[in-house]
Amino acid sequence: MTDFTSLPDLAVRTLGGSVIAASDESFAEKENLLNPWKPAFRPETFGPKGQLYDGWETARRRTPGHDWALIRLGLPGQIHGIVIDTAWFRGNYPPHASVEACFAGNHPTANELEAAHWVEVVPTAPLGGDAAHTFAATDTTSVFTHVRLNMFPDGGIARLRVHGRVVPDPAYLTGLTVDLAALENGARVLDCSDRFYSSPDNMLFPGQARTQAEGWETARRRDDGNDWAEIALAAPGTIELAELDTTNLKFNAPAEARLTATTVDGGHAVILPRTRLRPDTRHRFRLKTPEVAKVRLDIYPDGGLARLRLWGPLTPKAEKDLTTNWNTHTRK
Ligand SMILES: NC(=O)NC(NC(N)=O)C(=O)[O-]
Repeated sequence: MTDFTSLPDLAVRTLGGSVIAASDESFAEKENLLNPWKPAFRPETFGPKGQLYDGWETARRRTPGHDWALIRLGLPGQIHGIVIDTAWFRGNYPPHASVEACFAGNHPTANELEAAHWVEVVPTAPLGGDAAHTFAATDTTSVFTHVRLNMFPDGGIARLRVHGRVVPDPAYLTGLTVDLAALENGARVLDCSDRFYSSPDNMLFPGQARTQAEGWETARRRDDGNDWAEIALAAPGTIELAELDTTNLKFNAPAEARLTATTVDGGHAVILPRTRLRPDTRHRFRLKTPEVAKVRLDIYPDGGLARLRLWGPLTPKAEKDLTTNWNTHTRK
């Protein structure tokens, strides 16, 4: 089984995920489920409602039934696996949980989602306390927009991670100039030299990096090599503007960077020659490229980047392929 946890978390708050409803959140807020950071805990920190938890925690049920939370994914996509993390919930974790998923367009309300076609992607499974449980999804081809986390009967879950591949809605890409390297458009990191401090996926996140941790940062190199990352574009396109952003990298920005493209016919072309970079700076370069499918970013010698943006239109064939893929895998 491939390690699905290296795929982006489609539900994380920083990609736009939202917990839109829950049966109960008496002890701790449902929104905590999607926090991007590792669950934190301070023992003996009691508020007016009990011990404070960095997770979702319901009351002890005194009636039949079970608790649930409804989550809108930040990005539509194919779910490869799910992590249900009961970190710090030791005497109050739910003994069982399951996850369902559905596809729904037009920004539905929680009530409207009841009528959607729900598919069980993680059948009911036992949970332990204070542990991250990983489950391969039972449907990895359908595109989903929402998930429902069920816990039986009640208790606390710190995090829900929904790892998968982004499948973009072509309506927001075709005929437009788009960021071909944006995760939200379906771009992804294929490989990299180093992810010591943070993942290169971070370079492809929306918006600006608020801190160094929200970008890609590598360890200090002690050899003659250089760090690199290889990115599959959202779909093949021609790149007209590249943005290499070193914001927040003040004493660890790379000295130089280069971009090499893999073209749609498998050739290679340097599209940005080795170019000087400055710390804490958004650099922009106008480019003229052939039809590109993948890009390799080399940074010299190490450091990282806050963001990488590659703006341009899709090729006519990519527009058609994206539309076919979307229509094949979405259930209207
Ligand atoms: N000490 C606890 O954690 N108790 C409980 N939960 C909170 N948040 O206080 C409980 O009853 O499940």
